[in-house]
Amino acid sequence: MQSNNRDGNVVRTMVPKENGVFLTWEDLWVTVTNGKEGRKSILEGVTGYAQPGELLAIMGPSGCGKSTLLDALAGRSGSNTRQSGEILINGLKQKLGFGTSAYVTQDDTLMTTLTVREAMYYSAQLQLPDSMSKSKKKEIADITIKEMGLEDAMNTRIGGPGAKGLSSGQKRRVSICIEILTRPKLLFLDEPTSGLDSAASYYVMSRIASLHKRDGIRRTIIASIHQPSSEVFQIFHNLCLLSSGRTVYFGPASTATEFFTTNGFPCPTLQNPSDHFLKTINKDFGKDLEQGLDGGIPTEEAINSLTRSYKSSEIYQQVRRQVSEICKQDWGALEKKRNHAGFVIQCLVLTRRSFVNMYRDIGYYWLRLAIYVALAIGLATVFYDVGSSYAYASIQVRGSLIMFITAFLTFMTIGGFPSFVEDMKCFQQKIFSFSEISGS
Ligand SMILES: Nc1ncnc2c1ncn2[C@@H]1O[C@H](COP(=O)(O)OP(=O)(O)OP(=O)(O)O)[C@@H](O)[C@H]1O
Repeated sequence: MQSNNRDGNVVRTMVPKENGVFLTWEDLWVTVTNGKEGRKSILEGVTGYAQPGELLAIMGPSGCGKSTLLDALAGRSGSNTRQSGEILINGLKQKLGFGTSAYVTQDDTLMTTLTVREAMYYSAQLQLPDSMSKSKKKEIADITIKEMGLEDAMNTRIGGPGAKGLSSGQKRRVSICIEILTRPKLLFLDEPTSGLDSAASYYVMSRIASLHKRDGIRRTIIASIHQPSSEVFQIFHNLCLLSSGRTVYFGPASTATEFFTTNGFPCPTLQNPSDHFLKTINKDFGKDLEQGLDGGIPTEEAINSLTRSYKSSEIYQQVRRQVSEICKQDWGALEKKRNHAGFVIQCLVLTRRSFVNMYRDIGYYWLRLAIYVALAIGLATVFYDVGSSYAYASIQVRGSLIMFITAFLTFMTIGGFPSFVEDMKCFQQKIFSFSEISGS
């Protein structure tokens, strides 16, 4: 199997059959319904691959289709999207079982009342098999927390609106920790460094890229990323540069600068290459950029020229060869579905987690309890001494009391909806982790 070393040279590496997931996509189109205008293309025939032991970065201006590409590859596309093209896992249309892949979404869906340690322990109990001892699960959770540099924040509550807790960068890291608990072989990360400062971004990305040193798994990592520092950029093996859903460049990250230089867009000395790439292909900011940067050619023209050059380049041919070579190989059967906690354990853990959440949420639990107590006192005062006879008036008053309590309790349940909506977000995020992704 061929891969690119840090100097961009093609080298042959032997990948053990049972260790690794190759993902290839060929001529992938994604369209969405766009109101009266019909359908709008978000991805226009992109081709590429991701292989074990390598980190593929998907970069491009905001709205260019990075998340859409990640979603399509991970089998998470929305119901209003349609896709065509071929996505294969190890050269086949097949399913990846639970625990083999993980997806870290752009938005952190975490329970705000839990501490980092608790969030990790609950996730470990849900995601790791029942056959594993509790202490082992805790050990894995602790190691993962340390790997992401969250040791000092272990006992800090995650926090949310109105309850300050972790910083947004720390929350990102907790989300990553939760997803890598099962040691997946295929890892999708949607903007893992958003909200992180440049040093934290570097540490997080380098830790993600070097996870295999700790667990020996040659992991396939695909990350969409906005604006990496030059140090973070060095960590990438391959780069997929998109603009308006078209591929501007796909190939070794180390030769992207050369590609831009050859096509008339040299990276200025001392400038971060990723800044240069994004500046060259960003056409979001109207007329100023339409005139081109520094009086150069208009951005639209620059993008068209780069996409044309890429399609006719040797790099593109190399990518196509690599994709067909991966598809031709016999990679053997993929690992079967890994075990996670059984139904009963899941119910118990989720119930406990929900109780902790309610107990710590003043609005959800304590405030409602206070209202119920106040109401009980109020009702007791109003309906005091309704009489103990079987008189019509006495029965009627009891009926009114029962009606009032039933109606009031029914309306009070509406107070639980905000919490239910939060739980639904966690549920939708988790449903992917517990489902299988398939090359389609
Ligand atoms: N399900 C959808 N329905 C309608 N439009 C969509 C849908 N999904 C994506 N889009 C549109 O497709 C374009 C690309 O979206 P996408 O989220 O992939 O961009 P992105 O590169 O990840 O952006 P950012 O970096 O800002 O997150 C955007 O214009 C977005 O509005």
